[in-house]
Amino acid sequence: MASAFPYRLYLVISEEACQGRNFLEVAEAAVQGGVDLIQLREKNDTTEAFLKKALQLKEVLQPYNVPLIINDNLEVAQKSAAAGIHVGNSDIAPTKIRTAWESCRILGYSIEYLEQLYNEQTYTSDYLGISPVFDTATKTDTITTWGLDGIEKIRASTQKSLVAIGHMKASNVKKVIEAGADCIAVVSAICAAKNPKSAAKELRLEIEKGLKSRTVKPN
Ligand SMILES: Cc1ncc(COP(=O)(O)OP(=O)(O)O)c(N)n1
Ligand SMILES: Cc1nc(C(=O)O)sc1CCOP(=O)(O)O
Ligand SMILES: [Mg+2]
Repeated sequence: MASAFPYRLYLVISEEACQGRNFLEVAEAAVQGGVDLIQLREKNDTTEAFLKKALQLKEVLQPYNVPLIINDNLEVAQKSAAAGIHVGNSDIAPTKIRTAWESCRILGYSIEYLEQLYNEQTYTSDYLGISPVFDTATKTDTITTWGLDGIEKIRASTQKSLVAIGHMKASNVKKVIEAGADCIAVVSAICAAKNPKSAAKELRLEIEKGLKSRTVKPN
C-alpha cells in the first residue's frame, strides 16, 4: 500500500530566508531539483500579507503537483485551500484543527518531548517533526536537540511518518535517514544556497543513499 505521507524532501520557505531573492523563484527551482513538499513559514507577516504569498506560492506549485503546507496560521491555510498545516506546542492544537478544518489533508506536529508520542495530538497528526535534530541558527527557541539517538528512540516508539528538521545538510542527511527519519526538512540548505536547484538535487541524492542503506523498515 502506498504511504499516506510519501514525501522525502521538504522545503520550509520564507521571504526572509531567501535573502533578497524572489521566494517564488527559489521555491520553483527547489521543486525542479527534487523538493516534493513546501511549507510557507512567515512569522512576522499580517494574515493578509501571509495569505497573498500563500496564494502566489500555490499557483507556482500547482503544475508540479507539490502540496503547500502553511505554518501556524489556520486562517491562511483554509483561505488558501492549502494541503495542510504545521503546528507546534504553542500553536492551535491538532485536535482543534481536525474539528475546524475537515478537509485538511496533511497535519504536521512538532515533537519536543518524548511524552508527546503518547498524546492525542500526536495520534491525530499525519507526520511528526523531530524538532530539532541538530541545533540551528535558523530557529533557536527549541527544547530538545534530538540527535541521531533521539531519532532512533522516536522511530522505535511510533509508526507515524517522521520529518527531520534542524541543521539538515547534504553532509548529514544520509545518517539521519538511516536513523529512521522518512523525510528531510530544510530552510537554509536550499534558501541560502547559491543554486537552490542543485542544492535540492544533492540533498535528494543523499536521501536516496540513506534509504538504500538503512536497516529500519521504511514507511
Ligand atoms: C517540518 C517542521 N517541523 C517542525 C517545525 C517547527 O514548528 P514549531 O515548533 O511550531 O515552530 P515554528 O516553525 O512555528 O517556529 C516546522 N515549522 N516544520
Ligand atoms: C523551522 C524550523 N523548525 C525547527 C524545529 O526544530 O522545530 S528548526 C527550523 C529551522 C531549520 O532551519 P535550517 O534548515 O536552516 O537549519
Ligand atoms: Mg509553530
